[in-house]
Amino acid sequence: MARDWNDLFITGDGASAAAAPRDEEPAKRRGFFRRLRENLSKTREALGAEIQATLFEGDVDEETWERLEEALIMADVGATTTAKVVGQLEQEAESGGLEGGEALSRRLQELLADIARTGQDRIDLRHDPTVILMVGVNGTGKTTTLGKIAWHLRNELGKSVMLGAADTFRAAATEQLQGWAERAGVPIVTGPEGSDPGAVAWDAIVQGRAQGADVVLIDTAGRLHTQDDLMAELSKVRRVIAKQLPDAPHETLLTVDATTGQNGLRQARLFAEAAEVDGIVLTKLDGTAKGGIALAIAGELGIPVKLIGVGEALEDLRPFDADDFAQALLS
Ligand SMILES: Nc1nc2c(ncn2[C@@H]2O[C@H](COP(=O)(O)OP(=O)(O)OP(=O)(O)O)[C@@H](O)[C@H]2O)c(=O)[nH]1
Repeated sequence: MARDWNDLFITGDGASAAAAPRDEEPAKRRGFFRRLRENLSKTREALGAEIQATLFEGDVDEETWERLEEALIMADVGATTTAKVVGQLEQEAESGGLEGGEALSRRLQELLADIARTGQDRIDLRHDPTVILMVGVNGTGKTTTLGKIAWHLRNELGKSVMLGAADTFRAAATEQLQGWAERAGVPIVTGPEGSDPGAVAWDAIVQGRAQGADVVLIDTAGRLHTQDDLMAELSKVRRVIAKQLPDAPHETLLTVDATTGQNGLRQARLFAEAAEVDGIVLTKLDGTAKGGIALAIAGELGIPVKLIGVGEALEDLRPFDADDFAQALLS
C-alpha cells in the first residue's frame, strides 16, 4: 500500500542507501495513505458521498448510472473517461456479476484505478547525470515542485542534485528557485533576467557533471508572448541539452494545476503535443474537489501522472499510485 519514492525512481542502487529498511515500511506507507485521504478530502467528500448515496441506497436502475456519471463529471473525471467507466460497470451489473452497493463500489474503484494506471510511471535515474526538465504554465506550481523533488532526491534517496534556473523570463522565478535550492540544500546555476535559457541549461549540466551530480533539474519559463514563442524556447532548451548529452533530457515533467480542472487538461494536451512530456505532476490536489482530473489526464491523454502535489510544504509531494488514489477518492 502507498507508493514510496523508491517505487517511483529507478535508481540502480538496489534499496537506496537513505531509504527506510523494508520492514519499517508498512507503517510508513499506511501513514502516507492516511495523509493522501486527508489531502483528497474535498474531492472525497463531494464524489465519495454522492457515490455512496447512489450505489447503496435504493434500486439500481437507469437513474443510478446517470447520477454516477454526473458525480464523476462534477469531480472532473472527464466525459470520455466517465462514459467508459460507467458503461463498463453497467454492463457488468446487468450481466449479474455485481450484486449490491459494496460490490459495485469496489468494482468502480478498480475501474478508475485501471484508467489511471498507464504503466511507464517510473522515472529512470540511471543516467550520468539524469537530466529532468520541468515544464508548465506559470503559477501551476512548477518551481515549488522542482524544489520539492530536489529535496526528496537528496533527503529520501541520498542523490546529489544540481538545479538550473532556466526560467530567465522573470527575475522573480530565479529568486524563487534560489530559495528552494537553499531549503533543499542543493547548488543552483542561474543567469541574468532575459538571458538565454539554453545557456543556463548548458551551464547547469556542465557544472552538474563537473561536480558529479546524479540528477540535474532544469526549470523553464511557463509564459512567453505567445504559445509559439514558448514552445520554440522549450525546443531550443532541449536541443542545447542534447548537445551535452545526446539522450537527454531523460525526463520531461509537466505541472498541471488540479484546481483548473478541464482547462488543465487542455494545457496538458498542448504541452504534450509540443514538448515531449513523459509524465505529469498534478499539483494543488489538496485545494480542490475536482481531483478526478488525475483520471481524465491519464485516461484521455495516456500520459502517466507520476507525482501529486498535496500542499505547499517540502514533504507535500507524493509519488502517484493509481490504486491508492482511487481508494482514497471513494472510501
Ligand atoms: N496548496 C498547494 N499549493 C501549491 C502546491 N504546489 C504549489 N503550490 C503553490 O502554488 C503557487 C504557485 O507555485 P509556483 O511554484 O510559484 O508556480 P510556478 O509554476 O513556478 O509559477 P511562477 O513562480 O510564476 O514561475 C505557490 O503559492 C505555491 O506555494 C500544492 O501542491 N498545493
